[in-house]
Amino acid sequence: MNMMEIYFATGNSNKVKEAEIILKDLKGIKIKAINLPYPEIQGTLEEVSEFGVKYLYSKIKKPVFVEDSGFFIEVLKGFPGTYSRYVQETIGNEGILKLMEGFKGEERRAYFKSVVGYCDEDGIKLFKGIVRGNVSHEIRDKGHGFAYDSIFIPEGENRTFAEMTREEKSRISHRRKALEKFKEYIEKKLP
Ligand SMILES: O=c1nc[nH]c2c1ncn2[C@H]1C[C@H](O)[C@@H](COP(=O)(O)OP(=O)(O)OP(=O)(O)O)O1
Ligand SMILES: [Mg+2]
Repeated sequence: MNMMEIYFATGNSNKVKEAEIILKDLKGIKIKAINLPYPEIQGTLEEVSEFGVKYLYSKIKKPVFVEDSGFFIEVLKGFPGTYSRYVQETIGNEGILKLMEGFKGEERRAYFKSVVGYCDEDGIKLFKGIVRGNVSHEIRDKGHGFAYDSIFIPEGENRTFAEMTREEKSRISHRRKALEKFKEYIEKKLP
């Protein structure tokens, strides 16, 4: 059977590794990661994904998806949210923990959100995933994960995402939930 090729446009190799784990048993489809840049407008994750994938499809005219994601802390009114990448590169996890000093228990609730934007000749589709949890009191890392993983403890767990293996994280992550919906949609489209 000839494989349908779908591009995953991202500059983040950690997202690629996790998408490969999550989509490994996708039948009849080959996912090809490409680092094709696209303008990341200021807006919600949905708006960034929709604008980005529309832009890329207009350039390459081939089935393609992007994923915009972020880390949202409730007591900080959703900060860093859509600024997650910039905040990670500036104040980082130490800076976030400083902002969280004095908050305890439920006040440390946070979530990751992922919005996958897919486009082909039939138009654009968005697939979303959220994983809820808490901001840890300290940075806890076992060398796995990336960015905010070392300060996020998912609900029902006592380890941070960065203390889990990539496989364990990818069983419950926001990326898993969004890409599972994408997988279900795309498998239905196959001839
Ligand atoms: O699973 C995750 N574990 C930890 N941190 C995460 C995760 N998922 C997103 N994040 C944070 C870090 C990243 O810097 C930002 C996403 O920003 P975002 O624009 O979607 O990613 P990016 O610029 O690194 O790659 P891309 O080329 O796909 O836009 O949110
Ligand atoms: Mg980005």
